[in-house]
Amino acid sequence: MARLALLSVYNKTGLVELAKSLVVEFGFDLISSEGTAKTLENAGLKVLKVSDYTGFPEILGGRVKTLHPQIHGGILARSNMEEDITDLANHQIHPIDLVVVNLYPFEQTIAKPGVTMAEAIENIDIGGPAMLRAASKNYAHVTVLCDVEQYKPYLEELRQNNGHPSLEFQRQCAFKGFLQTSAYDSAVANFLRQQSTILPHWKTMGVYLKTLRYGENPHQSAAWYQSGTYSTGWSGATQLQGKELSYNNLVDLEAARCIIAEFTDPAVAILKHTNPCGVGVSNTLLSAYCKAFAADPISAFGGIVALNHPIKADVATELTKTFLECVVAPGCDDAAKEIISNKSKLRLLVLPDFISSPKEKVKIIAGGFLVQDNDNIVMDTSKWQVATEKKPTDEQLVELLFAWKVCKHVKSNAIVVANNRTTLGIGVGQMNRVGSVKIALEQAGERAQGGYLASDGFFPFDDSVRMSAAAGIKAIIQPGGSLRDKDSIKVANELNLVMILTGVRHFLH
Ligand SMILES: NC(=O)c1ncn([C@@H]2O[C@H](COP(=O)(O)O)[C@@H](O)[C@H]2O)c1NC=O
Repeated sequence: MARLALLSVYNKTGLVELAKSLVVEFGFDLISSEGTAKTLENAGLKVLKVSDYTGFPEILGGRVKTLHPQIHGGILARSNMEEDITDLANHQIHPIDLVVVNLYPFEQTIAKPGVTMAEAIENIDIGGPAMLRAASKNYAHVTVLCDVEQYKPYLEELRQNNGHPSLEFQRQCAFKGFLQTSAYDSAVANFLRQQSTILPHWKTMGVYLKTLRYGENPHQSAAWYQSGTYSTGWSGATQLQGKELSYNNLVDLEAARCIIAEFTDPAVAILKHTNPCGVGVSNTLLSAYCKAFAADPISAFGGIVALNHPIKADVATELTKTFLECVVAPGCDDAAKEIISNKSKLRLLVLPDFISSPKEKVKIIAGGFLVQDNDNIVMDTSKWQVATEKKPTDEQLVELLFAWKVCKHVKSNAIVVANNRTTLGIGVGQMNRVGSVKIALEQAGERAQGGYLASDGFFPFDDSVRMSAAAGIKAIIQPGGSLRDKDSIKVANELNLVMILTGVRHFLH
């Protein structure tokens, strides 16, 4: 037998062309599982069936095809080790030079509407990954191709190296082999996990999606991984125009998405460095955008804008009046697309499902990672307590809910000053709460008069309440839970404020 190539592929694209070159140009013999052999035979190629070689038929409806020592011995043997060569000879095993495998389409199968569990299970490839792993492990002696895209570069490599690929080429193929099997198993594990209610915090980290130009800074490399098993969230978004998305764009877009997902009325959030600089909710999307922009026009320059309703011409015209990095909405009509196309660098995305949030959040620490539930708690206003003698009106409750929802998405310590469902001042990420209060009130200025203030955590002292009242704030919403709550409530009563305690904290780091 000449050099042996084992071909066992679900996706038969490019198979015949590859096999012809292997035989004609490089003198390979071919060995294949049933379906693959049939395709090759139909193209007039001579091929040995795995079952004829091993003397063992495919069984269990294809669950066992290539899982045989004669196959795996041939893949795993080290051609430079005498003991391995002797073992092969003793058991009539021929070494295999090339393994070409692509796997059952598990992800495409589970993405099909109405797919049954049985169908999903039968599409978990077992023999294919076993061969990919074996060949990748033995890359010093075997080349492994797991993707149709590798066929041409492989043939080119053979042509340039007298029919033998370089070790570096084989190593790269092995890397791709293990990348493929780990991604495949991640998809299976995540799918099974989704079917289970008892595995809350076990998660595989995801499937590689694409390499990004760089990370948070140009010297940091970065890549995008998909954590769902199919196109959910941002991997289901369509970029209609503009420059390539960066790491920071994606981080900001996600932060913006979380804010607008809080609202059903037309809502717009403008983000900078993962914090909102302007959020507006209104009866029309145009008015919501104008409110969000007017909240802090200086910071809005170069911002990331998320809108929770489809963009039409009126909003598109406003959007193009300033420099923005990215715009995302659940839709964008043709007239709006036309208008925005004048700003050719602006990244415009359509994200059909901007509501679904991940169930968990992951943070990497040295030597491991932490997983927590996402802050997806349903806001239950019936559990809010009015702590002050002065009670809120219905209108004030609407305003307080707006400020509270935005505050949830501002980095702690977070303070939001708002009115007319528009942010007016946002205090972000200060190491003491009163520092954030000061920033938010200063930014709001005169606009704080008659306004509302939300705090993501409790007030440890009454100073924030005094400052709020002095700036003209009429009502405060905060979690409560401090040992000195009574001090804050007493001052709120003295200064004729409304204060609501939500009983829920929304730290964000
Ligand atoms: N069970 C096995 O021994 C086995 N060996 C190879 N396969 C897969 O069967 C497919 C090729 O089958 P066929 O040549 O019969 O079309 C490939 O996707 C390959 O990954 C197997 N199928 C599933 O596990």
